Amino acid sequence: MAKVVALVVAAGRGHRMAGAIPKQYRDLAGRPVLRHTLAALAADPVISAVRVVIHPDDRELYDRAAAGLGLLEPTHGGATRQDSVRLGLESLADLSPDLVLIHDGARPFVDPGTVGRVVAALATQPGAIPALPVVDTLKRGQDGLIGATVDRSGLWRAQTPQGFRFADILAAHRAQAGRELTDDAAVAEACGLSVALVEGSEDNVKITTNADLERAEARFQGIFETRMATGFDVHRFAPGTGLWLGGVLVPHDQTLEGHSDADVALHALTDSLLGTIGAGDIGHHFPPGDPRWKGASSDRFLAHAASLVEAKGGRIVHVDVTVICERPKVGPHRAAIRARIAEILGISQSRVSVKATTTEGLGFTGRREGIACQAAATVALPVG
Ligand SMILES: Nc1ccn([C@@H]2O[C@H](COP(=O)(O)OP(=O)(O)OP(=O)(O)O)[C@@H](O)[C@H]2O)c(=O)n1
Ligand SMILES: C[C@](O)(CO)[C@H](O)COP(=O)(O)O
Repeated sequence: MAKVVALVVAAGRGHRMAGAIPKQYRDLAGRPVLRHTLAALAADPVISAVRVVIHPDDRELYDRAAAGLGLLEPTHGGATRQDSVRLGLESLADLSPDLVLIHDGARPFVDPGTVGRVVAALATQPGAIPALPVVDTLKRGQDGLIGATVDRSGLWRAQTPQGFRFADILAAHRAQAGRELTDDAAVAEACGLSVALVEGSEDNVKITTNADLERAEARFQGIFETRMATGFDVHRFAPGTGLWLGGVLVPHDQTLEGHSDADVALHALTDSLLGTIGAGDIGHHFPPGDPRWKGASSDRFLAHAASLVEAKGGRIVHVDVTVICERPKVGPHRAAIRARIAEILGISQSRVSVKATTTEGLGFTGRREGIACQAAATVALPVG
């Protein structure tokens, strides 16, 4: 399968939308615009890695927007979009992707269908872009009057992600450096590469003005529904000197054995989040037989489930974890576990609850054979 990397340009200053911070970091439904973009791409199964091109002044804003998504280290952009793309492509040369999808950080509604159509077209063409046909009648203005009516037949509105065979577009950007071309298809065209037009999406708008941001915000208003789901997991004790619980290494005279690092709390929580979007369970996404997950930190499973919720435009409202065991005592670690879960999910600690109970000596937890955990997650998801 082709190795597909997404390159997201987010180094612009957003001059057409004056504000205290650049538009890609402005708030959209409780999160930075860029967070929506990155969460959608990071969750897309076709894409193996995401690199973002940022302005050197924006590092802190970026770190907050990208937290927990497992992206490549960002790189610095240049004075124009074209410069930023070229610098981003240069930074990917060591990774040698087969295909690169170049996307505007300011297009937060990118969807898997559009990504899939672009990638599919690259099987037969060196370049492909999503676009929509122009439907309005076009006028050329002259001194406030109509100078001419422009024939709209064959005219398209270009969107991103724009996909290319990596070596071709890197060479094209090097050759066209210093010109002022507004998209990567124009860079490719200037080098004689053919670029396919595939169907874009009316929702895949670029946030350019304050009005665009208001319209984007309106899409989120009043169209949410609340979903709640539970998760449950058990792991047995084995000889050892400590165990992972809620992303925290807890000293104990035994360990837990099982899938990955056997973090029973993060596994139950991951399943509860997956349940809110009907996305199966942890074993479906990370099969226990796959050697990649042997001993793996469960942080990544939880982060993945959260990114799937985000990719659907969802927000985690609250999570609640109940650890069931006689020992170890959870109380001394409760604050650290709560903080770690909040960090992995990118939500405030006030939205995370961690509780513990014994079973009064009854059953397998009472006999100290293992730990059970149940979790509940509540998310707000766009309707439809
Ligand atoms: N020097 C630049 C200019 C633009 N971009 C990125 O390219 C995308 C599309 O550009 P545009 O919408 O024009 O963004 P800005 O340049 O920030 O906006 P403006 O033209 O209003 O200043 C944005 O995600 C933007 O951050 C970039 O990475 N580097
Ligand atoms: C790449 C782009 O999003 C395609 O529509 C566009 O060209 C970005 O630049 P603009 O200056 O905001 O038009």
